[in-house]
Amino acid sequence: MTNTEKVQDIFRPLYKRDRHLQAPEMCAEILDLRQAAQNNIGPPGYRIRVSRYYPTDSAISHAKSVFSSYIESAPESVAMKLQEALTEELENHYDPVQITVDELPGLVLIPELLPHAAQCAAVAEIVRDLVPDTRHRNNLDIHYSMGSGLSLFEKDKVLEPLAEPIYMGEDNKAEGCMIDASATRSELPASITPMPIAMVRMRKLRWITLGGQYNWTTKKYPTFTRGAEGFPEFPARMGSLFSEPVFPGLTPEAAIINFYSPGDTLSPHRDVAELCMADLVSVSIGCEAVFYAGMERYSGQQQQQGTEVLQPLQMLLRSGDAVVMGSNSRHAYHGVGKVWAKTCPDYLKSLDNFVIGDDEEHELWRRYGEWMANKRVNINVRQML
Ligand SMILES: O=C(O)CCC(=O)C(=O)O
Ligand SMILES: [Fe+2]
Repeated sequence: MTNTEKVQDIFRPLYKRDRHLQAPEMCAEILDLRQAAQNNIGPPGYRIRVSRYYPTDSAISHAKSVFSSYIESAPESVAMKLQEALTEELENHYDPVQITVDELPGLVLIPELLPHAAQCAAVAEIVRDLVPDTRHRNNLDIHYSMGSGLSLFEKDKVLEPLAEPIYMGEDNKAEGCMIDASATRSELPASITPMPIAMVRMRKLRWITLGGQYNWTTKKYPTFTRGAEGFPEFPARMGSLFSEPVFPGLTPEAAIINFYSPGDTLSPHRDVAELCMADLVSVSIGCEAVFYAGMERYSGQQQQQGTEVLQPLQMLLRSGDAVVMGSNSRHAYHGVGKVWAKTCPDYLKSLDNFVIGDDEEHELWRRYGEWMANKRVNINVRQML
């Protein structure tokens, strides 16, 4: 049996179990980060440790000012109320903890890292600025014309197929993609027909790429030359959330923003296309999901490549939670088994509560909230060089 088959065998029962799991709380093997942060207890077979995430008070106040500047540059119609919400949230309490797991060295789980108001602003940045920017590729643009940019909330819009699909390179079946992640992520129909924007918004848009344009077909970056066409600068505003002091030691150069609807999964894989071993950082916004992470047996000194893959740790990720995969777990196998409908927090579902302005703006933010009610958005950031 190859290593890939072994890994597949280990993950498959988890996907199967969770597909029908009504609520994550019903499974004792799924680590609830918020509960664990309180009681220091991991799932059976794992030893967890809980400590403060930010090392100093000055790091916390620096992080608070990063969130505040991030919101300052949110759209004018919401900036003021979001800033008020942020101030209240941070004044009350902001001192996140980190959870580490003895069996998965290098994995750091940080429940509630991203404040609610920053999550709201991030959703807006994604739908208003990042998705429509044609420098950022998405899973549909090899088959559909993006025109002057994908505008998810434009009424009555229809995406037209391209005359010729864009050639994306041979699939080299890179190691680490067991069930082809690119296929499950794009879910394109066999024949390409015009697609109403509502369908794109509700289900079909699965990812966009920022900065270095990771190619899901070849499982490679097209270039490692900064500033080249396939490696534009990382969007500065989003980048501020993924740098010091929130994520020390990371220079954001590439990201995949994944969009999940209930029923979507992400097959187990390893992210190994980057040239450096800097942390991979992942922040989730919206509905709850179960995330699996497993790695080869850790001997205490070195990961033994090609040896036994341990039973993956299974954890519940909620809106605002972050996962850092660094050092020994940087190349761990991981995947998403289930996204639970109706688990999106209220502050995201009612984004229009933050609007000061005319009816049109209210209506637009109401629709963003309605969209989030059934979405999980995962921002997955990497350093390439
Ligand atoms: O959605 C997630 O939590 C993980 C996404 C992921 O692993 C990836 O984009 O490579
Ligand atoms: Fe990944």
